[in-house]
Amino acid sequence: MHVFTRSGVERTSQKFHSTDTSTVKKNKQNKTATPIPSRSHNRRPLPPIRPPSPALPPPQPPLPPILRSRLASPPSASASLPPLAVFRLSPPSRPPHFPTSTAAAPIHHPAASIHHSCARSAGRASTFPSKATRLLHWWPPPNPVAATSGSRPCRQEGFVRSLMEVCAARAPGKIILAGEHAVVHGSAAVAAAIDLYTRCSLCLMPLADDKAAATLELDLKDPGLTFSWPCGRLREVLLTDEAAGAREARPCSPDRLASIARLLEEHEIPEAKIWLSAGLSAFLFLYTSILGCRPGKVTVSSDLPMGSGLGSSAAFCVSMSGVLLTAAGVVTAVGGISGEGMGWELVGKDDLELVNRWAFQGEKIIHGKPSGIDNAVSTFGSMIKFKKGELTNLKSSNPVKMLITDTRVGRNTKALVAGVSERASRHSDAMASVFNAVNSISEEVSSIVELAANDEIAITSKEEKLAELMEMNQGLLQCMGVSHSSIETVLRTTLKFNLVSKLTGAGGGGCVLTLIPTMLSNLVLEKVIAELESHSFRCFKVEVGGQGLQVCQGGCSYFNGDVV
Ligand SMILES: Nc1ncnc2c1ncn2[C@@H]1O[C@H](COP(=O)(O)OP(=O)(O)O)[C@@H](O)[C@H]1O
Ligand SMILES: C[C@@](O)(CCOP(=O)(O)O)CC(=O)O
Repeated sequence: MHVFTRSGVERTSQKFHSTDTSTVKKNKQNKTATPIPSRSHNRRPLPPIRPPSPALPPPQPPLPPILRSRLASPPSASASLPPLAVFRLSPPSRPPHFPTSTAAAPIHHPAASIHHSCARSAGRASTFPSKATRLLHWWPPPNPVAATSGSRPCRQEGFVRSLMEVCAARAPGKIILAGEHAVVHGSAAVAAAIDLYTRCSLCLMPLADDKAAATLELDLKDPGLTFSWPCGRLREVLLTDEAAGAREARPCSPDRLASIARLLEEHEIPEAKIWLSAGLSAFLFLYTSILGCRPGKVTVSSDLPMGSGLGSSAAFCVSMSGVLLTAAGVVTAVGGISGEGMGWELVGKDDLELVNRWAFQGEKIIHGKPSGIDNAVSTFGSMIKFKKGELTNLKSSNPVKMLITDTRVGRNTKALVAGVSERASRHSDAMASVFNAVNSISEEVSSIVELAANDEIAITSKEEKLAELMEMNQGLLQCMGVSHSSIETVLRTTLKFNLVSKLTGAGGGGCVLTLIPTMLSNLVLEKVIAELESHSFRCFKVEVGGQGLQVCQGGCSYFNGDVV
């Protein structure tokens, strides 16, 4: 067992500003729920589940291509062996996947611009020159320090080569086995990284002679939107030019958040995509805090469904912090990942701690009051126990198979977390007991996953204990008011096959985990998946417990589209 030190987790909550409209919108789903059948015959049915209180369900974006390939039953596939989530504590062997670029139609605004694109359609002509053209165009580098720094980015803090510079980072999503929500209130939780990633690439532009023409551009491949801000406008509104030092992660002050909100208001984000504004605020905060208002282009693409409980916001903040800190020269790669051969490199522990602290500041903008577990597991990878900011690395001795079902019901983590806190303030004693019970469950789960089971009987007994704990945790999540009729449908469906499920992440829709016993036949599993999919849910596989943040410093020639 390996223990990391406290990872940049502050427990102060932060007031969110007006650009996140999640609080002004009502959950129109009005889903009603029915009690789930009991596993044991003489157990009383559970009480009906209320739909989660103030969650804003963002429209579900199209399924990322990598997930399409992980679907248990791809649309055209015949009944083949259904893939599962498998806890495997080795780095995933699958090469990174990069979605294709998109076509864009700009909408102009005097100060800022936004381009809408049809995500995942083919073939946008890149606005960036090829590597060869860039070298011709910008060589020799105008800065003498850059000229002597070789082909690698300069490693001096606070200094970024003025040559057009490219680097990239990727960070994984996560599942939570036990303890979501309660972890925000100080209980332990157990989570593991999954091999679905968010990738950020950064192309730093030369500091143009014509400062008026310099822009900061953000290309979000998943929603299919490109945003751009003139650097002059950023300086004017944020009253800053230089980054104030990337080595210390600072919180976003209410004044700065209000300034960022003004910058976003100039964009007229489409109503249907307004849920993006929290991520945009986090981006502007992280970029301008770490690199100042210098011109650049950031491209983000992700395998993760957004707002489904798989930690897309944390993966966004971790990969963003990773790429910005790498460009700032304060985070350095320490070596390649065996077997991958794609240029992704690992990052040392101290650098990871710094990335984690910055990412946590970004998460606070998106979530309001995150526990820090999502950014921690996305940064450090593996399977972890997390309690009050302290992270313990868990070594899973046997593979544990989980089926992930995405209910495709969109929801908003910030609203759900706030709803649980409100319930906790209304019923403080009762909720303290709930959180305490979840803490015991997480502690027990973390011990059980580390137990070595050497024969079928021991494996079955271990899995039964895990299943029982998951079932108890789900019951307590229902007490917190974060289940949903779609989640209850998954529970009912899997229970028919004597399988146990629990929601993962914030709940209110999103994803559900189902424990698949080692001895379960593939035939039964196929039936479970078929029945889940008959409700229009998506079932897919992931590998669990892999690497956290990885970076690529310069020469990211494989990075699709804009950065070659
Ligand atoms: N790839 C991405 N591109 C743009 N924004 C993203 C991306 N991934 C996450 N986000 C931001 O994070 C939000 C989702 O966070 P959240 O509601 O916590 O769900 P999740 O469970 O997926 O973390 C989105 O609304 C968006 O603001
Ligand atoms: C509900 C919570 O425990 C996990 C949220 O996960 P997600 O954003 O739904 O992936 C919140 C937190 O720990 O910050």
